Amino acid sequence: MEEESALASGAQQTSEAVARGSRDDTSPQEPFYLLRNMTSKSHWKLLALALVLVVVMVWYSISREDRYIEFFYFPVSEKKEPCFQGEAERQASKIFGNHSREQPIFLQLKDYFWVKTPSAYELPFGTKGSEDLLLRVLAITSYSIPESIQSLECRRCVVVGNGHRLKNSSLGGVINKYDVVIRLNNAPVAGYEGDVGSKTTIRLFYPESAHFDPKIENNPDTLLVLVAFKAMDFHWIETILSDKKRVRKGFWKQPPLIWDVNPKQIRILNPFFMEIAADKLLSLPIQQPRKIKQKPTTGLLAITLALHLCDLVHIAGFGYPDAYNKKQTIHYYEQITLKSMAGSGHNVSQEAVAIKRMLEMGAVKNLTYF
Ligand SMILES: CC(=O)N[C@H]1[C@H]([C@H](O)[C@H](O)CO)O[C@](OP(=O)(O)OC[C@H]2O[C@@H](n3ccc(N)nc3=O)[C@H](O)[C@@H]2O)(C(=O)O)C[C@@H]1O
Ligand SMILES: CC(=O)N[C@@H]1[C@@H](O)[C@H](O[C@@H]2O[C@H](CO)[C@H](O)[C@H](O)[C@H]2O)[C@@H](CO)O[C@H]1O
Repeated sequence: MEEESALASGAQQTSEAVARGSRDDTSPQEPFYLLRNMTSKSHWKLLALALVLVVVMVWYSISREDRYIEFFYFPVSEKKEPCFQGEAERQASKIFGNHSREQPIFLQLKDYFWVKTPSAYELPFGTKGSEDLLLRVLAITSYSIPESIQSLECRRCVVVGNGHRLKNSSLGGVINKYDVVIRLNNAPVAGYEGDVGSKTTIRLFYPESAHFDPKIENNPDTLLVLVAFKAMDFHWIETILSDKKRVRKGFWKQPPLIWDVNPKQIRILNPFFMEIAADKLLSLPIQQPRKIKQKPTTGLLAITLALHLCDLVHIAGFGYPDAYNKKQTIHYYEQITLKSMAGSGHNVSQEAVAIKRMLEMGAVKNLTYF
């Protein structure tokens, strides 16, 4: 009896299985069940993976867009970074060679007064041929590194580029904590303090980029460092400081005619730094035919200078949009695009490679993204 009922129930199960099998083929008895189940599971896994990948890619590309950067901004720690004396010097020697630190940062009168220090190159890579004009400027300006920098045990410096990446960065507080804040050209601080800070220890400029009010955009003790590209640049600063007759010709943009600054705060950058930035960072030819005038940007020059003046070098606000990005504004303070730089003699993609290299080797650290 028991046997009979067992058989009957077995038969019933089999017939149910057959019936189920005819309705759908996912029966555990179906030979491809396991394989199919696995394939459909891995399908889902693959789909989920692809979805995650797409989300990450979209997130990444949006976060790189300057206009969305504020939504993706992760605040930088306001704690002071540990500073190791001689660290930048060690890094600089790897890039620029062992002896570049022996060069004076600013040009000195004594090197041009009795003896004309010979220079192999003309401006902007040397002083050859511009000595007389230079001498007159050195006679009324200064060359010393301020005691406030000189006396530091370890010099923490930040080079603030003029890039749009600073907009809505809230880096102002972080930037103000460095011992030396280096700014460039007419980059404003007034009205942008939250993003770029308000401290300016050094500002690099040339006549055409001197359109800023030194009293508003600088601190009372800011050093104004002239980067000379041509002999006329020396002439301009002399006329401004000694209130001589201004010259209007010879500039690619009219420089200011009145500039209220104390001559003792003016320094003349040693063109050696322009030479090594061009040669060691960009492999540019130093002696170029008249028509080809390639040169580093003032920002790259400032990083080179910082690696020779400081112990720790951080950068912020560096990086241009991609060449095809014709609408992206390049500055944090005005609406102009890459187009404005056509004819400037800069190769911004080559500079990006040089900056990446310095970031990778740890010579500099970036506070914004690159
Ligand atoms: C029209 C023109 O000649 N523009 C030049 C301007 C212009 O002369 C001044 O702003 C005038 O006040 O100056 C330059 O540069 P500019 O004054 O724009 O910027 C200073 C430095 O910041 C870095 N930067 C800027 C914008 C950006 N999106 N990414 C960056 O990395 C660069 O390192 C840059 O050097 C210059 O001097 O180098 C280079 C620019 O080519
Ligand atoms: C020969 C000459 O004056 N060339 C000018 C360039 O120096 C100048 O580039 C500008 O020259 C500056 C020095 O004066 C800086 O290097 C700046 O980064 C760079 O953009 C461009 C600007 O559009 O105009 C040419 O006529």
